[in-house]
Amino acid sequence: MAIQNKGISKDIIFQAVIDSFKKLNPLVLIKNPVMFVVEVGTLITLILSIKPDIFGFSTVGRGYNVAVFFILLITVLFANFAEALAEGRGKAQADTLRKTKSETMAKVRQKDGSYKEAPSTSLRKGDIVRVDTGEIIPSDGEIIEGLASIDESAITGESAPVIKEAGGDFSSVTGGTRVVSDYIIVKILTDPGESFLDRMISLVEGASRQKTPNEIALTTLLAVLTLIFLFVIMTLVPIADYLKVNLDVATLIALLVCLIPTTIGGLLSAIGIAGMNRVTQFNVLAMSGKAVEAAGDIDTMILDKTGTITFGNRMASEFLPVSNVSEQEVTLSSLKASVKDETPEGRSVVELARKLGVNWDEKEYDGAEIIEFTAETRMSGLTLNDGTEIRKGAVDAIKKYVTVKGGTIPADLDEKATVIAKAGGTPLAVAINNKVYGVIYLKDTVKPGLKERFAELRAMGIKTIMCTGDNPLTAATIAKEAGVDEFIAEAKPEDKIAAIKGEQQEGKLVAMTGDGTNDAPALAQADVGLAMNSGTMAAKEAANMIDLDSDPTKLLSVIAIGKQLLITRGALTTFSISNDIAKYFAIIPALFIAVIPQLQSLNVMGLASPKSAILSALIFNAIIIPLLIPIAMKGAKYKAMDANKLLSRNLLIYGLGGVVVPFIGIKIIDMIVSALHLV
Ligand SMILES: Nc1ncnc2c1ncn2[C@@H]1O[C@H](COP(=O)(O)OP(=O)(O)OP(=O)(O)O)[C@@H](O)[C@H]1O
Ligand SMILES: [K+]
Ligand SMILES: [Mg+2]
Repeated sequence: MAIQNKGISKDIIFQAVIDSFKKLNPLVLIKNPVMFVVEVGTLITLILSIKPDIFGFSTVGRGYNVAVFFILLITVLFANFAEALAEGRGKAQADTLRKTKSETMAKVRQKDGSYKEAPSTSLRKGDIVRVDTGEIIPSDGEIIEGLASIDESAITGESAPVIKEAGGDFSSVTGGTRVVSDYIIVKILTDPGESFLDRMISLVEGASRQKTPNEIALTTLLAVLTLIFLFVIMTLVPIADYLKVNLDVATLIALLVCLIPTTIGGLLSAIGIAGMNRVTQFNVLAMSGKAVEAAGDIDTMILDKTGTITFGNRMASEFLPVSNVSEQEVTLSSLKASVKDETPEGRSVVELARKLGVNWDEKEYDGAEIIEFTAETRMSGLTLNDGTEIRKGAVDAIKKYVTVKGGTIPADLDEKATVIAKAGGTPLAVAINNKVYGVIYLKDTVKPGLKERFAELRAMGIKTIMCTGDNPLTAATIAKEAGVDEFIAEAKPEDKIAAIKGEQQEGKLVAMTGDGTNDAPALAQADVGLAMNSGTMAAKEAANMIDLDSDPTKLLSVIAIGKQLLITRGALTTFSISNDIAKYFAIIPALFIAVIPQLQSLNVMGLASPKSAILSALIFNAIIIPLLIPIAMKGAKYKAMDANKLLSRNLLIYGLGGVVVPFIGIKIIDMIVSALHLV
């Protein structure tokens, strides 16, 4: 697939090494307070390496200072490398996308209706272009005329062409994709540099990456911890003086670096970037890390029916007459109600009537007032010059309409509509003036595999609600077939928002998936709004995630990634802090044992010498960062299970591991260091 990548290449690693040095720039590093402190320590030990007695006394000698300096430098470089590596994957993805962004010529409609060639980069919002078979769509827009199959593999990686057409929820086209049959007239909806592809590139590249509120909170906490440890280290100075133990500046710095949370400080941003990358690998574009994190905490998921749970190409499959209306009459009235209806539903009615052999004269309807479909009225049709009103729409909407006009509702209307609705179809009633002629059977299919995935969501404790403009009976049938927990029928756009707000007011985090323009406000209101790439521009702009494969259950994968991101960050923070506490117990006894023999009972590690203890702890502190990069990048193991169980399991693994691992690690390093007579 287009934006997926094959893991980490040699090029990415090489570039990351270079970037690790570039990131030594203090102006860059200051954003990471923990690592910035390590860098300051690195500079001081560099000075000490050159002039060991600059602070008045030195008992340790140049070699020790140089050793501390190098280990500290490597510590910062390791942390920089983790971040650069995570960024490198995104940059590689962005490069792949950039190749798609070729400059093309566009045929732009002029004032006189003719078309003139112009470079795609000169296109502005509102321009009208014509794209023929084999040509690349020059920029993002909406089809205003025509129907074409389009190869979107440049963006989605999916090679099967998709049908896009004017009027419905499948009218948006993306610059960089190719028309493979027919032609379309497109109204351009973006200005240069703001296209979907542009946004996609800057997203995967991380150019617009901002720290999430969670990350900011954790960074602040780590900075506070760093300050506290700085204070702790300073209080050691008078204690050491009193005990007549010499604590060199290099030793104090080494101690400080061992105690401050360098592990999580070094890996924090890599964890966030890698989480975003993982989402992209599922062919989902997340506009912010915040959205990915929110996905990890979702309680309720609201889905639109048509085009999200179902494929959404609702096609007329039958015309059913009511009372004593003939088949011919219902077919003709359905046709009349649809000749000017540009929605896919409307066109499918015309198509079916044509198949049934009805001929009509387009001129008959010239000058008629077109009543366009809206989600509010749930009707469409025509008002002819002689005042004849032809309408089709949701059964209850037509019933109301006819009743107001003094008509009577045929006794068998409900029965006919019920049969369709019970089969999961959408019944559209047809009326001319105050007489109902029959119902149109719109067929739609539920996407396969939904039931299993919704069951998984249920196991995670997430409630699914289907929200549709369709009637309650159709909604109930589809809800049952798809396996959602609840459904809301006859929902207007504002009802979808109300449903989301209702859940949010109960303190729940809500995700919404949708594809239509009428879903846009709800997508914006939701904490996580996932738009189908097949959907309209409005939906895609309002959402904070876009699924390039237009699969609503993709949210499940995003939720898993979000949870995994939160868990990984929590696990490595736990590990980092318990690690530091363990180091404290490794070093302090070693330092003071000569003057306080009682500390012998605490000196469980029996390290060779104070110097070797310090250096070993410092080396361990550095190499634990690259050792944990794989977990930071891939994410901690995650299984769908109860949140509390997961938490206690992780605390056990990473908390206990964080205490035990440094004892073993430092002891081994100490044995090597002293065996080699390095100090
Ligand atoms: N072209 C049309 N002409 C007349 N009525 C229509 C037309 N298209 C849909 N309807 C009726 O209006 C109702 C609401 O349509 P709307 O598009 O708002 O919701 P939906 O697509 O059915 O549901 P969802 O919100 O799940 O996508 C439909 O259920 C149908 O009864
Ligand atoms: K540390
Ligand atoms: Mg819809």
